[in-house]
Amino acid sequence: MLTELLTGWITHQRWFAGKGRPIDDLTVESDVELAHGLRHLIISVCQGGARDRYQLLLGSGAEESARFKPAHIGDGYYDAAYDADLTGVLLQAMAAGRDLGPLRFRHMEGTEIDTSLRSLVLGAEQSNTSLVYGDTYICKLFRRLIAGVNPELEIVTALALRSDSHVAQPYGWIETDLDGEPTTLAMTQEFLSNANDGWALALASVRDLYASLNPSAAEAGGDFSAEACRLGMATAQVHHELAAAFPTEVIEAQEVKRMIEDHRRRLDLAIAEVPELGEYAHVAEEAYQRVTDAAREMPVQRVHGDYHLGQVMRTTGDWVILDFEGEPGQPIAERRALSSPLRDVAGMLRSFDYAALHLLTDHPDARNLRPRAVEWAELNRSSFLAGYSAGGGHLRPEDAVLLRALELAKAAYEVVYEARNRPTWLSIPMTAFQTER
Ligand SMILES: Nc1ncnc2c1ncn2[C@@H]1O[C@H](COP(=O)(O)OP(=O)(O)O)[C@@H](O)[C@H]1O
Ligand SMILES: O=P(O)(O)O[C@H]1O[C@H](CO)[C@@H](O[C@H]2O[C@H](CO)[C@@H](O)[C@H](O)[C@H]2O)[C@H](O)[C@H]1O
Repeated sequence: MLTELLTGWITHQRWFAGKGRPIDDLTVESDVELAHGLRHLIISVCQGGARDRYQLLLGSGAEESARFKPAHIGDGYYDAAYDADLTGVLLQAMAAGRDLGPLRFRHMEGTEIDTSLRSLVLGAEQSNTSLVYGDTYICKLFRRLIAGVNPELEIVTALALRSDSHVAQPYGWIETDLDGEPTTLAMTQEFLSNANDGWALALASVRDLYASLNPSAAEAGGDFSAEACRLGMATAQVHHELAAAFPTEVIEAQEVKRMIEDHRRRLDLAIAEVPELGEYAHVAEEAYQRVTDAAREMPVQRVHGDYHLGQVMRTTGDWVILDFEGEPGQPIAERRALSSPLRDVAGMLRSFDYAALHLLTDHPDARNLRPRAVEWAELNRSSFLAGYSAGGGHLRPEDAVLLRALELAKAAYEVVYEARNRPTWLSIPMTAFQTER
């Protein structure tokens, strides 16, 4: 039976958020035929009283299923995101503005979509699945569905309308109604075919640095600081545009204290899930307390919400920022809530630590390389901050306390993320609690 096959299959998918917990029930909530041999499913998964929804393009046919082995679900069914003979239907339906059952396919006013292009699934490790059409479009299928308009669509559309050069041009989207709310299922954007992602560039720089430590190396490599500075400037400019496109507020000190209480609650939840974090709870607690003690008014606005080096791409012109959907899995209202832009700054600072440390997790010479890795992180963190200020970002000396607290809050989130998805990386965010700053 299809639901049984899906129950076995889904637990192995990178984007499945309920790993490690048994599935009590899986039902198909919506089943729409998009083309011959291609169905769009919304499945509902119950685990311990909580229900999550996911979407799937379901292909069928014994021959095709055999052809798409990695996407094999069983019994002639397969994940048709991998079948370029079928995925053209998505572009065609968006271009035509079609309604197929409860699914609405739409394109941005004034844009033309080339429907002749064939797709490939992007190989990156992701929370979602992205189809790249030719070298022109990328269509991101949001896997775990949360009722509401995805902030990614909302923000990219608003910034593109303001001609912000730091976002990729949006082309179209797919939506349906979930719990009575229009809900984004997918979004198609310009594919930046000549760009490199920030994570890859940063890692290349760290690798160069390690190579240059070898006495036979010809030159000292590893300088990423000019790029980190430019990224800081681009970040400040995007924050400026977000503040112009969406409402902003200044919250009272009392509200700042409530925000810190919320971080305390999240820290407790993180410790419940990853008990070894408990040993360092006092480090976060002290940082949180310092914010509470010095609480003052704080400007808030729409932000990126899950900002890191994997979310930025360097084109020949400048940095472009991707994936404004916030932390995957949080309710939409929370992801749309106004926050301090320093949350994004803190996210990127964490990412420099990640880039510096990740190659050391299984490096035979880790002990000797660690001090240089730390230097690399410090240099790029300060260059990013300098660029952020130079680009007009608001960063005052007294913000250091808030920034430190937000970094540790992000690190607590990462501890849970790594424990669930990449346990061998767990030591990276744990290091944040062991580093004096
Ligand atoms: N518009 C784009 N052009 C080129 N590559 C992209 C684009 N959008 C995403 N990517 C690539 O896909 C990766 C993951 O994209 P992202 O939007 O962050 O998805 P997820 O939410 O699943 O992490 C990025 O790191 C980048 O390499
Ligand atoms: O899938 P998303 O990109 O929306 O974000 C999730 O996955 C990220 C990892 O892919 C995770 O980011 C963490 O690892 C990155 C390196 O892979 C590092 O650059 C980030 O600083 C670190 O937070 C992100 O937290 C998670 O939400």
